[in-house]
Amino acid sequence: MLETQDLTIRFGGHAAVNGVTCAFQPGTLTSIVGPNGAGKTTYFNLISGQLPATAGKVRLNGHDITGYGAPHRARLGLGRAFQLTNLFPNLTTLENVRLAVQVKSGKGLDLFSRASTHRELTDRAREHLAAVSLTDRADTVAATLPHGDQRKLEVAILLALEPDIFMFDEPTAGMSIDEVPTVLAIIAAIKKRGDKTILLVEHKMDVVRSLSDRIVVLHQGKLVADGNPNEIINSDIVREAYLGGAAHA
Ligand SMILES: Nc1ncnc2c1ncn2[C@@H]1O[C@H](COP(=O)(O)OP(=O)(O)OP(=O)(O)O)[C@@H](O)[C@H]1O
Repeated sequence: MLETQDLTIRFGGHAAVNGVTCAFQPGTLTSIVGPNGAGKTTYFNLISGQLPATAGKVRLNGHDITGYGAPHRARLGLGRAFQLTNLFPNLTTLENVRLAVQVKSGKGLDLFSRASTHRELTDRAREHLAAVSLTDRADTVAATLPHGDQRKLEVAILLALEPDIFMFDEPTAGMSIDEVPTVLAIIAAIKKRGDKTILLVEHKMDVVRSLSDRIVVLHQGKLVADGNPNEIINSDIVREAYLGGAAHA
């Protein structure tokens, strides 16, 4: 189980995340919503280790991981989809996913590894590409992919890493309307497995409504509501004060 306790970060005098205590159970999808600047991405950064907490704790399966850097947390099973600019933009789509498969398999980059092992890794990478409908783009250099395809590649890489906790920060942002269902279907499929913890930051309330078991609302860095989707989306205080018109989408 992933937990944050009184998690806080201050930039100068401003608390972007302010005393957030929350636990996320395996087998559940929790959406984190709130207006622009509420602290959602910063909360993600504190959980994944991109930012150091000013105060409070992050715990994973009872262990305090607050002092751990992002790579250490990733090795413990925290998985976050990263923008491709942080990965290997000059490699092809397939090569990027194959590297992730290789990292997960622990086989490293051994030049003398057997050809059959190499083939296995490539086959697995191709399966992940097929899952996100990117088979046709396997040989395209990642940096030259259209934006929507880059987002799908990020998801394929995350799938290849097989984390226990999946963190998606606006996974459909910038996608054309016909691309969105592919990514939503993948998230739904991960959820269906029943053993993964999924955290989703998403502005599209129809997406949030359809996928979430639970919604947490942040406002000015604080957790202001936490409950099942119907309760939260229909609550007046959340609709009017925190989600505005977006709640009607
Ligand atoms: N590195 C930083 N330095 C200073 N202030 C920061 C930094 N990162 C975030 N902030 C501030 O923290 C607050 C929360 O930002 P954050 O990006 O987490 O909000 P958000 O809820 O993800 O917003 P959006 O929905 O627009 O993505 C904002 O006021 C932002 O300006």
